[in-house]
Amino acid sequence: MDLKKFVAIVPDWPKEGIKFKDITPLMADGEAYKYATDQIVTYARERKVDLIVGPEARGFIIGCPVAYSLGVGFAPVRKEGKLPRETIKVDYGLEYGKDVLTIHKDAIKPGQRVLIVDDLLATGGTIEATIKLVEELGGVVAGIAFLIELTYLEGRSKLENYDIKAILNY
Ligand SMILES: O=P(O)(O)OC[C@H]1O[C@H](OP(=O)(O)OP(=O)(O)O)[C@H](O)[C@@H]1O
Ligand SMILES: Nc1ncnc2[nH]cnc12
Repeated sequence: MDLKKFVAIVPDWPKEGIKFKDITPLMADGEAYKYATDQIVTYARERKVDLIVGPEARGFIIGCPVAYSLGVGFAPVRKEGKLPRETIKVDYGLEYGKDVLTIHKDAIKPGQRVLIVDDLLATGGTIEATIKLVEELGGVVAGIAFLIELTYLEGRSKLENYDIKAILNY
């Protein structure tokens, strides 16, 4: 299936110069959404993962159906002030801004094999921050999966020591 048909490219959003990849048409098509999810599920099985971790908000959209399909848990990484119990946090920058990401302190058991899932790899700032949170809690990053990789931003160069799967390249 040609999944690129279901990704809308929006110029100059949210800032001038950004070519925003909008995945909502893909989410709206049941067959395309399932096809994309199933490819990440296959990768997750190969990597023998115990837990899915995904950053807010689009990491939930891609990661939660993967967790459901595998029958493993999902731990949310959220922007500061959203998680109600004790958290650890990290500052980070992304293609069009900067922010703080947090995770509950008890979200990961030491030694758990974690698959980090997000919709898109751009500069890699979000995923680098997510890796820091997972590893600080003693999780083992068994793999990282994206629906989309923007290869022209070279985010992958920040992730040299990790196993990466991307379904679509731009
Ligand atoms: O590789 P990077 O340069 O870090 O950019 C990628 C991140 O940017 C987007 O999230 P955003 O923070 O816009 O949040 P959202 O999912 O809530 O829209 C996207 O969903 C990735 O998480
Ligand atoms: N170009 C882009 N399109 C969609 N989401 C993004 N997150 C960071 N850069 C992005």
